[in-house]
Amino acid sequence: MPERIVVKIGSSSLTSAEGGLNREQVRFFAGELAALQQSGKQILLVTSGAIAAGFRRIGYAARPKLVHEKQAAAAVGQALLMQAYQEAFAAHGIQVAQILLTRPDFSDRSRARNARRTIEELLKQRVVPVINENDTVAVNEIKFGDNDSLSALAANMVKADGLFILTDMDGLYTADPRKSPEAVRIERVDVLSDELYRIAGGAGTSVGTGGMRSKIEAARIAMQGGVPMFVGRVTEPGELQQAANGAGRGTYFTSSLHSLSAKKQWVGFLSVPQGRIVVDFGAEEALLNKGRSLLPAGITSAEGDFHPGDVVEVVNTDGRLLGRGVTHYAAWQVTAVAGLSSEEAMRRVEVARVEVIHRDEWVASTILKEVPAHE
Ligand SMILES: Nc1ncnc2c1ncn2[C@@H]1O[C@H](COP(=O)(O)OP(=O)(O)O)[C@@H](O)[C@H]1O
Ligand SMILES: N[C@@H](CCC(=O)OP(=O)(O)O)C(=O)O
Repeated sequence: MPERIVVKIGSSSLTSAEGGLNREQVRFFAGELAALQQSGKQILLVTSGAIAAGFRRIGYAARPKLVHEKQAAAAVGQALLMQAYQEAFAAHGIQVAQILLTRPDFSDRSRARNARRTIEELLKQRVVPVINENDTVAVNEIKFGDNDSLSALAANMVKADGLFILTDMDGLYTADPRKSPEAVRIERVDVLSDELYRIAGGAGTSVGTGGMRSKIEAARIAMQGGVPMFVGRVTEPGELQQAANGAGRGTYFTSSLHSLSAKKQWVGFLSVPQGRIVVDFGAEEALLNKGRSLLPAGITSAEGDFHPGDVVEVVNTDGRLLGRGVTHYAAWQVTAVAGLSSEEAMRRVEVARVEVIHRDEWVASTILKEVPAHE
């Protein structure tokens, strides 16, 4: 099997604050990716830059702030972006394909399977899939908001061997170097500590969106999927190859040894919870510290209208999120058995198994850890 690499290029590397694509940069990155492909690797590109490329063309003076204006700018800019990539890759004899995705394309299993099959076929034909968020339909909760998470989800979906996030900064520093010149680069990250979340700041320029914080969030997704990640800067010919060989200008995030199963990845990161189950302290202990399944006895109440097979959030009586899991009971069944012994519960409702959430289909909130809101 050839090595499979996902490369994400941020707006800050492709465009300027005044708007418009930097075609020289597009040509440079196409050259770097072509070299990787020629060395025998399979390449997927996740690119930002549609909004930044398009906003001037439709008469906005600066990058728009309103969602519908961003969407309009992206619709114009995406065509420009693809045209630029098509030309730039054609110079190396490489065909590109446009793939626009939103979060439901990962959370809905059949859509995800279709996307994966299309991508597999493209790679087989040595076409480079060029992925961006489908900005026209991505609003509010379905919006990725930044392409860093999108690239990590895509890398997990295709079981990539590495994710390379290219940006305007040569890695993660101990503080945002734009504000703290004394900051030093962190060469390697094995564990995503709270400290890392604290030091990673927002976007550095008016065209970038997520900053390092969204790159840490991407690292969390990639590491849990077992995909090692690099964040850094590539400006010289051959530098991407160097980064792929482990000697790039940036920060390497190793993949966790105990990566989550495909099922748990779906539960933890891709699914959309349909309701909540409130549990008592005993159940909290059982789920978080003893690796047990959730039984009816520990349940206090259910919220929402969920069905067997749906993913639900589990919270304690103070409302703290404990994790997510696949429920084997409908909401009304959970309500009917809350607080009962397993024997009594099985007498009251007809369910396939006594566990309300089985431990193999449970992901604790320590893994789900929310990233603080963007600045
Ligand atoms: N701890 C940090 N280390 C490095 N860069 C940081 C840090 N905190 C915030 N940043 C900012 O993150 C920016 C890169 O993210 P962003 O602007 O979103 O770029 P992109 O468009 O490539 O996604 C850098 O320009 C930098 O100013
Ligand atoms: N889909 C948007 C993505 C914007 C975005 O995430 O930008 P970045 O922080 O540069 O990766 C676009 O193409 O403009």
